[in-house]
Amino acid sequence: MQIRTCPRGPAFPLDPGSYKILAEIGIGINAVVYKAICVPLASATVAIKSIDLDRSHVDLESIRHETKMMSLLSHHNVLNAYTSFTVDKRLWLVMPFMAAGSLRSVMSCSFPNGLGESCIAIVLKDTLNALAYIHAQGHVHRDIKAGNILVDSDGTVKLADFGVSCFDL
Ligand SMILES: Nc1ncnc2c1ncn2[C@@H]1O[C@H](COP(=O)(O)OP(=O)(O)OP(=O)(O)O)[C@@H](O)[C@H]1O
Repeated sequence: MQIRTCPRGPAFPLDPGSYKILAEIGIGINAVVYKAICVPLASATVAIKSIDLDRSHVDLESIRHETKMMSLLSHHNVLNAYTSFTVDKRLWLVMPFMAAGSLRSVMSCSFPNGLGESCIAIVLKDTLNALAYIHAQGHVHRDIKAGNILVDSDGTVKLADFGVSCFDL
């Protein structure tokens, strides 16, 4: 499965040798997420979600769906994919690196007593902007949670993880 996704930006290479893994930054149910650099693109920092295609409970259709969704949606508050390709029995999804990680980890590390009202207002506004956009495209996310809201170093908020989203019929 090879999908070149970011038609407006630079062409991200489709071979694993072009990427240098720097650190593991997250583990999901069926994937490991790495911080990496893309060497041919001036060592641009990226996140690579490496999905195990062999794990019995991984539904190939939902992986295809997540990849397609991430390639078709284009909004400041929606995490898109630069590109994706298979590496042995894993699918690598190359995407923007969100330096502060998920809202869940931001809250547990830095705000154990909860976010302040102004922070909540900003995160909610950006998340609702993302939702309004994907609803206008005819999709429903169906898994809104702090772990799927990613934050960049400048405070940019992006909604991620379209594995269980669906079309609004
Ligand atoms: N683009 C990214 N930039 C920075 N960190 C990321 C990025 N994508 C994911 N992460 C980190 O990796 C973790 C795991 O992400 P992943 O999407 O695999 O699983 P999850 O959404 O946490 O869990 P689940 O498997 O239930 O969907 C996230 O919680 C987040 O901390």
